[in-house]
Amino acid sequence: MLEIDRLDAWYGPSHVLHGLSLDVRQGEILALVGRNGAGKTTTMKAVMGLIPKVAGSVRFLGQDLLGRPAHARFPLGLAYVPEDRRIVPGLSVRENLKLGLLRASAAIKEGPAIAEIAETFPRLAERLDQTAVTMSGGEQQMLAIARAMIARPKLILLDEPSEGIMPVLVEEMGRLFLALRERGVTLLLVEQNVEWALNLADRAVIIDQGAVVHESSAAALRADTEIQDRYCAV
Ligand SMILES: Nc1ncnc2c1ncn2[C@@H]1O[C@H](COP(=O)(O)OP(=O)(O)OP(=O)(O)O)[C@@H](O)[C@H]1O
Repeated sequence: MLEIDRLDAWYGPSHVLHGLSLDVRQGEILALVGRNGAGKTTTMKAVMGLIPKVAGSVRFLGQDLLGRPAHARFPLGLAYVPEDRRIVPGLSVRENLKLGLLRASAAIKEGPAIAEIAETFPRLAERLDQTAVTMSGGEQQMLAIARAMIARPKLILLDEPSEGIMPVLVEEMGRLFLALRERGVTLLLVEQNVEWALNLADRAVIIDQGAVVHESSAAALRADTEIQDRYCAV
């Protein structure tokens, strides 16, 4: 579904991805793990068109992405939930959700998108008119995920969604991700919480120093504590 082939990326003179190749398959949850600074966020940003200097190939559903500006990638069915969430603090929950509809098709915009998303996220349904800044970090993360989902993407890239969130919400988020997969949505999940991610994921890829060093089923990596210690220990 998403094919990343020999991807290189730079921040100015600093060369941070080195020929990185990985595939995300339709309908799976793929966990992307590795130490701080390994290149996980950069990989997601490169897919979304947020790194100015890249080389290699990234294809989504057979279409070339690197030749398109960032704004032309979302309508292909991609969504991105960045680590800092990008919630607009002064807007209400409803207004933040509407931002997710800006790039949606006319059919979705005119349909009951907010009501539908509220059904999936009861915590948000209770707070639609509350200002986003008054919500907990976990609730804001849920809002960021809901906003990404509202345009019904086929693939969602999630950057450390469990970070700094209380355990009860992390569990709720895990159930949500499995339900999304049931609905046919594909997820690329970058996580520092390796144990949680491997319990949810179908497959796992480890990145180290800007390249893929391990690829297996999530279950195989869960059982391989030596590789986990070598590449994922903080
Ligand atoms: N804006 C930037 N300018 C220069 N270097 C950067 C920038 N952002 C990241 N880097 C560097 O690029 C490398 C990869 O960083 P990246 O954020 O992709 O790693 P990561 O695996 O997502 O780690 P983390 O879990 O810390 O976010 C690191 O060496 C980092 O210092």
